[in-house]
Amino acid sequence: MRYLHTMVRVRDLDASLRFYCDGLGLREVRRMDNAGGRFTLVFLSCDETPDAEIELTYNWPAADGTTGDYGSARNFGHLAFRVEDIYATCAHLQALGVTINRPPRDGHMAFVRSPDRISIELLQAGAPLPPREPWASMANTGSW
Ligand SMILES: C[C@@H](O)C(=O)SC[C@H](NC(=O)CC[C@H](N)C(=O)O)C(=O)NCC(=O)O
Ligand code: NI
Repeated sequence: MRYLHTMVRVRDLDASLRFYCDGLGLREVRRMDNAGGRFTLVFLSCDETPDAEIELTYNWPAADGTTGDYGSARNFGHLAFRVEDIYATCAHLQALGVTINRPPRDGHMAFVRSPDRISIELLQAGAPLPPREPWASMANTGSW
């Protein structure tokens, strides 16, 4: 099986492209307008992981100008990116007007939000990541 993409619905495509592309450095690799369905899909990817894309779905306003309400979707956690310099990345995002919700005090992890309030985790390259096998550090209690 192959991981392809994560789709997020966005309310403002231009603001989202400024955030994900100008801010985080992702590149638009293709887009599709669907006039019948009244939506646009824009696929973004990163240099180091070009196959793991983010699919932005922009539903056009209805003929009467109304737009859908996507609620808060608190079940969705975050999108995580490894960055080469977490301080420089946060300074760049802040210069673009992005709030650094959790500043990188420890030089390891920071959180910001997209224009649609999707939580974005930034992790410093080379910083310790959670163990891939969390059970590796657990005492084997023998009870599974
Ligand atoms: C191209 C492929 O990666 C897709 O995800 S297309 C899936 C399709 N998307 C839409 O119809 C977009 C507009 C729709 N109004 C929406 O907001 O999703 C689709 O089946 N979407 C339904 C879904 O739950 O993703
Ligand atoms: Ni999709």
